[in-house]
Amino acid sequence: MMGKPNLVTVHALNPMSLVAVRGESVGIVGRNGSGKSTLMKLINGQVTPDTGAVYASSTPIMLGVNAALVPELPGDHNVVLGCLAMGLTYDEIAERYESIVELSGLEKAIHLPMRSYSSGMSSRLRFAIAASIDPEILLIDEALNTGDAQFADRSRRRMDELRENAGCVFLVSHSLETILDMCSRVVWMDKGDLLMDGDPREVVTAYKDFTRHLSKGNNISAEKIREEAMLALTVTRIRERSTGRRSVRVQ
Ligand SMILES: Nc1ncnc2c1ncn2[C@@H]1O[C@H](COP(=O)(O)OP(=O)(O)OP(=O)(O)O)[C@@H](O)[C@H]1O
Repeated sequence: MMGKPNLVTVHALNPMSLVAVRGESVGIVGRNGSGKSTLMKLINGQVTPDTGAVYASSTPIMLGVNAALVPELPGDHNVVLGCLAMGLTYDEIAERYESIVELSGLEKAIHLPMRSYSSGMSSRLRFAIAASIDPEILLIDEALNTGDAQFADRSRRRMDELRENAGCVFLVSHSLETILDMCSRVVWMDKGDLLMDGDPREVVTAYKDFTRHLSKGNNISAEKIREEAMLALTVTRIRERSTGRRSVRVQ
């Protein structure tokens, strides 16, 4: 039978307001499908919101996923392509080429076509390319979990440098240890709602409590934690920098 395809509208994010200021490192936690990646894509302009807007003092750069690379070309050609796509000049690429290849850890494989790489190898190359610029607003979506232990160590060092140089960092990770280690503020999302926004330990503890109850099947207790978190949200006052950190779900 012919007919219209079944289209389903998914509201990945409910209305919310979030203000981050220079010097903050904002961690984003939440269950699978809670809207973390969608929020990051909104911030860097990969998707546009149905309503509302995103304001930024400079273009936010998503680390590791946005380089448009060509599988048929060797890694070294893709380094040039990826860097050009990020707006670097040929001189700047030449300056950074060696350190990109070193960070990727691909050694001689850098001359092989990317289609011959394992998924870990191509993620490493994407990360190394993306990490070669120092953005003012940096978005990291699980990029830390890329590659093997040796690469994780190298990428962590580069990430530390990037965080030091960036004005503001957003980090999505399921590793709560990483979040606590790196973030000065944590946002907890669930089913498209922003539930909590504040001190990393406080937010991570509430989130852990919530998931513990859920994994034990205590759905009512988990729901109570969720409701309490939402009720505790306070209104954003964007003009006052000191209170601009608080976020609120728009009614
Ligand atoms: N391209 C898409 N088409 C349809 N639904 C989508 C699409 N991208 C995301 N969604 C839906 O939007 C919701 C939020 O997804 P999102 O990827 O932002 O979650 P997440 O918190 O990053 O999840 P995870 O922790 O699993 O990465 C989910 O219900 C998901 O199914």
